[in-house]
Amino acid sequence: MHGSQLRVAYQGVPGAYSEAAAGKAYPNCEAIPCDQFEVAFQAVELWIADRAVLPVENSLGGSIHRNYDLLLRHRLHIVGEVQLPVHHCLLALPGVRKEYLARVISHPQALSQCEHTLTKLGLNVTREAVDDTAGAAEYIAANNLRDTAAIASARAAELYGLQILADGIQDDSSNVTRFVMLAREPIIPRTDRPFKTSIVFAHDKGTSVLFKVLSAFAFRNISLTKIESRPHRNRPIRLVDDANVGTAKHFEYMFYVDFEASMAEVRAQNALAEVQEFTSFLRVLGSYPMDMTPWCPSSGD
Ligand SMILES: O=C(O)C(=O)C[C@]1(C(=O)O)C=C[C@@H](O)C=C1
Repeated sequence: MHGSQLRVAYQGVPGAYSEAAAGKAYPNCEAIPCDQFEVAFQAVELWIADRAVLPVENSLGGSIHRNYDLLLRHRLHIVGEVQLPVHHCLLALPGVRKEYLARVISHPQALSQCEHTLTKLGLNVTREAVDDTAGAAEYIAANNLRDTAAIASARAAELYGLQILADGIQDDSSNVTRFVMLAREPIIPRTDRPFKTSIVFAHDKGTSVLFKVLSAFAFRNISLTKIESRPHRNRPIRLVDDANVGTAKHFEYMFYVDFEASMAEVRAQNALAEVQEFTSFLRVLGSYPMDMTPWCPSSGD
């Protein structure tokens, strides 16, 4: 997993949690900041970067839906995952006090992860979403905004010359964001360490066969760690006509499932062969080593 000389694209500016995740995934890599998630995907596709490291879910805020949609629209492969403890601080220009604040800005995920704590701190001020946490800190410093605070990391405070007004303001002290590492080529799955596999599928009969699909894993004792549904962009609605009661409009979904097995295992291969029978579309997004690093909440600062 050593990253020296690897160019790793992430969304945000220096001091963003995604930059820290890139460093955790590939120590000593060259981290390449990108404006948007899609730009990070393109950076790898165009060989400007060798890997992208992107957040997919947070223990408090939930899924980062945009990245689920982009995984499907692009052809990159998931080659690993890292879980980063996320420790948020409230940052403002030196000398600014909490009482002066009229607004708090940050990434929408960070705002949702600190929602209750902000209220408890008496900060019932406007909350505004921006592209990334460190970008919020940079914006305050660049525009000398004395009525605005950012939610970002302690490293962002250091980089952009802000003071920490409150430390550890996430609503749960064990706040963790899970990132995936993406590459142009898949890795060869192994069985000598714990692996996870991520798939996405759709089926013609709406949600009615979902139970059958999931039982392909249950019968083989394969644990699912995550299931997510997203709108089926090519066919979002299915009309079901019933002469007696009228026309129902069912929403169609893409289902994303993560399961704890390697594609090198026969039980995983058999499960997917069975899933294929029930699905109209199936893609393996990647089979990759699970992040098994011991729990260490403060290292995300
Ligand atoms: O804005 C940042 O610093 C990011 O790296 C993005 C992001 C996210 O998209 O979830 C990453 C980790 C935290 O959960 C908050 C924000």
